[in-house]
Amino acid sequence: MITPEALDVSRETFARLEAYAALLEKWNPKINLVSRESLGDLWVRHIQDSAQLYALAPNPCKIWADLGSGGGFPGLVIAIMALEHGTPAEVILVESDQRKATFLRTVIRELSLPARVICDRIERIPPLNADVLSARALADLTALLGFAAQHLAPDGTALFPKGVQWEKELQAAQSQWNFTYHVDKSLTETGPVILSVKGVSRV
Ligand SMILES: C[S@@+](CC[C@H](N)C(=O)[O-])C[C@H]1O[C@@H](n2cnc3c(N)ncnc32)[C@H](O)[C@@H]1O
Repeated sequence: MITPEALDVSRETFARLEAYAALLEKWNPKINLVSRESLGDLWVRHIQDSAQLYALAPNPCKIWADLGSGGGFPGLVIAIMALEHGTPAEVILVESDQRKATFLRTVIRELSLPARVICDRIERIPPLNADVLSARALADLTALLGFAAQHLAPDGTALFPKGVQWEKELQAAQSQWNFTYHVDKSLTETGPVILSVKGVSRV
């Protein structure tokens, strides 16, 4: 079992993460928020994997938008950490699936999190002008940069966890988008990385 120290969070934040995990385990059989096989490793595969993004974001920041939040990774984990630190001021979770959006709203309400849900498609909503944009397991980098061009503030940072094929995705994306990037190795797995991206514009 993972500890508050391993996640670098207080006992209060850890207790909120436990409450979130309990809700997720309760809802998962009905709406498949995470795969059944990864549920056994929820704390490392999903919670710690999401929590590591927090330290890579500019601090303080106002709006953090998480696209395709699903069961709340990383958006709800970030909102739980924001409750303790006061930053980001607001997390916006964009999720087009009604049942998942209902789950996200339930966790937000039960834990009084500084977050809200937009239940719609990313492509259809007005620009979010986010200081930080995250998207985990949503699309390839070329598509994600299109979302960043739409929803990131001019000086904002996008954080994209990527698997072992990240260099190939980067090469493909560079033929369509201009951007600067920084690579951090994932703390939870060997091979995957987190790309921090800024200054996205069309080639
Ligand atoms: C593979 S899941 C990943 C969920 C979560 N980010 C995670 O890492 O566990 C992708 C989620 O994005 C949502 N999604 C996919 N395309 C979307 C779009 N265009 N607009 C809004 N949500 C979308 C899906 O409904 C799904 O819940």
